[in-house]
Amino acid sequence: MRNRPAPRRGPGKRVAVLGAGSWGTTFAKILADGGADVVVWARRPELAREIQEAKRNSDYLPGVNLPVNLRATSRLDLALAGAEQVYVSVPSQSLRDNLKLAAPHLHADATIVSLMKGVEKSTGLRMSEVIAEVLPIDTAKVAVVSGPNLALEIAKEQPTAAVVASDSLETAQAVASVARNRYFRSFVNTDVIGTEFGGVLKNLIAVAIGIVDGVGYGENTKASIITRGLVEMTDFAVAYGAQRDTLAGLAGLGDLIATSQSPLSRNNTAGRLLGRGYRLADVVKQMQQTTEGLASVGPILELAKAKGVEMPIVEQVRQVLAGTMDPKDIAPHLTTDDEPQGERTLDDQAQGGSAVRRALKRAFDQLRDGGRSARGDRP
Ligand SMILES: NC(=O)C1=CN([C@@H]2O[C@H](COP(=O)(O)OP(=O)(O)OC[C@H]3O[C@@H](n4cnc5c(N)ncnc54)[C@H](O)[C@@H]3O)[C@@H](O)[C@H]2O)C=CC1
Ligand SMILES: O=C(CO)COP(=O)(O)O
Repeated sequence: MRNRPAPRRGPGKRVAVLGAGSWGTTFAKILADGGADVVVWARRPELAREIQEAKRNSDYLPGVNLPVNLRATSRLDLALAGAEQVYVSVPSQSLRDNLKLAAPHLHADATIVSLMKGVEKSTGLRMSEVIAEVLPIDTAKVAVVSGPNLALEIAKEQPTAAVVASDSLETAQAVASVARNRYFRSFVNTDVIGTEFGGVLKNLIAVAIGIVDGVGYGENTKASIITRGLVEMTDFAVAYGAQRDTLAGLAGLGDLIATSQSPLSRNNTAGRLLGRGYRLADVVKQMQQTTEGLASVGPILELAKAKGVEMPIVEQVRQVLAGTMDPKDIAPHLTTDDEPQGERTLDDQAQGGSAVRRALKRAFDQLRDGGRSARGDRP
């Protein structure tokens, strides 16, 4: 489908992006290219200066020219002054502290949008839950964005889609209409839990894929882990109240495919290094960017245990990270069940019809619709 120019919508909405790493800067570009009046907050003054003056972020997005209308500052108060929407893209483990710093400067009616894909290690909370815990905010004013969104590809303006979820459809639509331009399309839904957990869980499966890649296994092993991994992701997310369809959409399967296959993925890269025999401490030293999956494994397995959800692939990732499993042994559960088991697929799990069939029908409907409306990632 050909891209359309962004619709004209008058003077741009004033928005802020907190965090000027690869995703924060890329998202700021998405918003600015869509016509919003964007100020990005960088913790380091030299990075803020580079974005503001040279329109570059050479550490995180080498070779990318940023829009001339994108502004940057290292002053949180200036970034947040008058911002109606605040997009947050800091490492998940730093969200709570950063929110406390931001709170006094937030506009009373501001919508807070999480772009992050981790859980808080000490509490197991999703990012939208941390936001609701720290700020005096109605959850109807909180949204999350997720999907197959490798930052550098989008910064190079390769056509991409994402999902914006909020308890309030109106809020999701308001965010989606700003986070949209000629190369980036946002769909909406109201399944915050599924959308958020999709992003967190695919990181763990991407680490597993990286490990088997590093060991030297081929496509069959990787496809087996992607497919079984999606079942684990779905079982987990549904146990916590997600809609099954969400995991078959952009925020689940879509992101899993992108992250599992791309050398741009930090989670996949970390896994590959582990598979080649590096120890976790060395991998962490080598990873210069945020690798959320490494911190999420523990809390996700705790949460899985609390609901009685089995996650054999994620459990094996934990063991490889802990150094108690040889990476080349990571896939035995694919072959060593004593009793043959039926393969439960997403189709089998879906109630009242096929999730995949419904997802395909939606995709065709949207193609027919020509992208006129920002409709849901699921009905
Ligand atoms: N890079 C990507 O392709 C995508 C990343 N995400 C998510 O976005 C979130 C941010 O990731 P990236 O931008 O990729 O990470 P990054 O490592 O590229 O950048 C993180 C930024 O946060 C800053 N930072 C580090 N500690 C901080 C603290 N305590 N307080 C404030 N800032 C701090 C760093 O200096 C850096 O500018 C993660 O949750 C990630 O899962 C989501 C979609 C795509
Ligand atoms: O979330 C991402 C793509 O959707 C980025 O993945 P990584 O954090 O593994 O780089």
